[in-house]
Amino acid sequence: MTTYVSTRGDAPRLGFCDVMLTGLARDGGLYIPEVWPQLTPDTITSLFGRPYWEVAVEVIRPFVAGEISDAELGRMASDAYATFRHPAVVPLRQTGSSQFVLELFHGPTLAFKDVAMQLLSRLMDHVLEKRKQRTTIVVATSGDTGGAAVEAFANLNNVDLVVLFPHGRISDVQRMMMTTSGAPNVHPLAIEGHFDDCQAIVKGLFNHHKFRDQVALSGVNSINWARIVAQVVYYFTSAVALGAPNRVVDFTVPTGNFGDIFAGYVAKKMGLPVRRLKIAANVNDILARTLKTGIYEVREVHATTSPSMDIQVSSNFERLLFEASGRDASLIRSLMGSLAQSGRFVLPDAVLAAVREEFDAGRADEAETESAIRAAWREAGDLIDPHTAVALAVADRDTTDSSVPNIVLSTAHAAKFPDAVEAACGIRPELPAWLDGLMSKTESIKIMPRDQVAIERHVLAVSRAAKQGAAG
Ligand SMILES: Cc1ncc(COP(=O)(O)O)c(C=O)c1O
Ligand SMILES: N[C@@H](CCOP(=O)(O)O)C(=O)O
Repeated sequence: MTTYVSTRGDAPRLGFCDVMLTGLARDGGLYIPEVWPQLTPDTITSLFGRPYWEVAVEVIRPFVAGEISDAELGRMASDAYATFRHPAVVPLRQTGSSQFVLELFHGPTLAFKDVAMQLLSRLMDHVLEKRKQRTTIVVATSGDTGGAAVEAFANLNNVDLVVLFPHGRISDVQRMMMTTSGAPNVHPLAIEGHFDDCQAIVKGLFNHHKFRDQVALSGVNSINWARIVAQVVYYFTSAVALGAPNRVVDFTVPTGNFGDIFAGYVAKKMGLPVRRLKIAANVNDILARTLKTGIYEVREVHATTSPSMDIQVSSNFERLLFEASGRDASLIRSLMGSLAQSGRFVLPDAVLAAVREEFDAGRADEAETESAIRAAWREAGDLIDPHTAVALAVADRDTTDSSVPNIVLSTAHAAKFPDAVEAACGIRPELPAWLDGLMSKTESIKIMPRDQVAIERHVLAVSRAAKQGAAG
């Protein structure tokens, strides 16, 4: 059995299904596999040309380690990716002599989060149903995770979903996707704060053990290992399409909470020949600063046109530090203690060197982001979203070596951010036809302070009402 350990070294070892339902480890850390599963070059070669869901089964199977049968995993993956509007699920387009764009936004909520969330909801529902359990999910979002979670978990019998998003700091389309489902088990809360406040509250809820047990708390942020693992799949499909395992590739990833790019690191650990993983940040550039100086220091969050990356405390960086430190849980406890106390920590030299061995980092400011949107439209007739634009701006700056293909992850559809796209290139992207009517639906929304106690009370009330409803 593949077992999972916490980055803070003081939580029970768990198997896949328990890790998926547990969310944050009980010691405040993040779960990670004890050993990295390997895919042989022959297995990687065999992924070429296969349907996306089949590749998903091959990549995810070793992490599940028999806890869910291949047949069940295959059925869930096939159903999950049937919700995507592109036959390739995540098509790869060539945009330059050695540049490729991986379109991850053809799912129901037009962002890469659908890739993992559509599968995760099926996996969680399957396990909850088998165990005859119900759970309360509290998710923090800077705009996209929340919408994907609402779409994936709405109306499921065994789940209540509470979504915390930063009030007034997301796009209208993102908000409407979270507030108009009408599903009785979905509870969107607009928090008077920014994403980091929402994420801190979610982690605070997990760290309040009595509360987490009372409501059977689960998480579907990238805290949840199953989210990361489902995101590993497209690193394989895209690299294999370009010749892996016989050809090495780079990836440039628009980065906020570090989940997506960490999935690329996992793919590399599993045997995919990845040369560099390039972090692309907006002006909330804590990771770019950390790679440059070795000092991880939280600063004020700036609102940008790429709001989903308006993040300072980059949750999954903890997983990377665990790896880069040779899995030194006591070092991680000390760094995270320092972060909680003073908003900063200094990376030991060896850890910084290990991070730099795999990752590069760059940032694009608002003018560069706008200019990348304009250039994509004028030069190629492509409407790109601001998050993708951040990644392209960073990728285009690095022209040192064009011998290795660079795959730039395109994480959202332009129509999720129509104001920013129109301001940059004069064209207002239209929502796809299947979302006609979204913007005129009735919203249900509650505004709340960034107060963990108040949120706990609210979640408890949600959970009690749901239990009573289920019993009656
Ligand atoms: C559109 C978009 N791009 C990029 C990111 C950054 O991804 P990650 O938080 O996994 O680094 C996000 C948020 O997660 C997003 O919603
Ligand atoms: N950008 C995300 C932030 C949460 O990230 P997650 O990967 O941890 O869920 C969002 O759009 O909500």
